[in-house]
Amino acid sequence: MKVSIVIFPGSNCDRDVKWAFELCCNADAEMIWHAEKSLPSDTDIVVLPGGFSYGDYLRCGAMAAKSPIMKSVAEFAQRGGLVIGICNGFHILTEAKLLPGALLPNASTKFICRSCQIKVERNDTPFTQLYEKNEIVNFPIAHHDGLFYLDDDSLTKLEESGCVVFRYADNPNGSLKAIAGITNKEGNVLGLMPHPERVVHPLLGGEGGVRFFKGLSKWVKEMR
Ligand SMILES: NC(=O)CC[C@H](N)C(=O)O
Repeated sequence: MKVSIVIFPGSNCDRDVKWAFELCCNADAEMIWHAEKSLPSDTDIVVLPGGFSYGDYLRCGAMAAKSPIMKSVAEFAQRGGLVIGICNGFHILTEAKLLPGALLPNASTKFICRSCQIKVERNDTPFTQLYEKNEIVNFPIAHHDGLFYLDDDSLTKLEESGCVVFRYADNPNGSLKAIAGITNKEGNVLGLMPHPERVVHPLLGGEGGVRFFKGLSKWVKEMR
């Protein structure tokens, strides 16, 4: 399985994601600089990792969304390729309009960095197939701008079309409907604020994220 991990100026979870994919599913994970114009042709999954792209200036992810590589990422997504945006990657996906909504400053206006209970609302996705439906997993969060926001009508449509995949058990940031992760309508683009790559080994304090990566590997194998 080939994973292309895009590095933007200010990304800081890129190596964690690479390590998680290598550890959990022996994937071939390649770093791609944001200024590149194309993705490796054998890419199975694109990851936009967490961090502080462009120092979070303007809005989190706003400048990264205009990077040269993002045109190829959008085309890859249009062809049905799997795209995952974690935390700052989720910001970038909303700014690039590959996912609906926006992520506003946390209700507390504080940066929150801690473990968090997350409910897996759907397990019929490429990202969650090894979890039980409604299972509670512990994924850490580490963000300042994590309040998921969408206007009322679009939020109703998002819920009705089953695009909410992860929900906070305790809603630490005031997200509407406690939404922690969503997909696009087609189900191949995922954005989530929690960090599964930070819980893939007991030394990291948990292994709740292992099935996220293993599930993706299984999905890709079965699709070939
Ligand atoms: N861990 C992250 O990706 C953080 C995202 C962003 N810099 C924020 O603070 O909200």
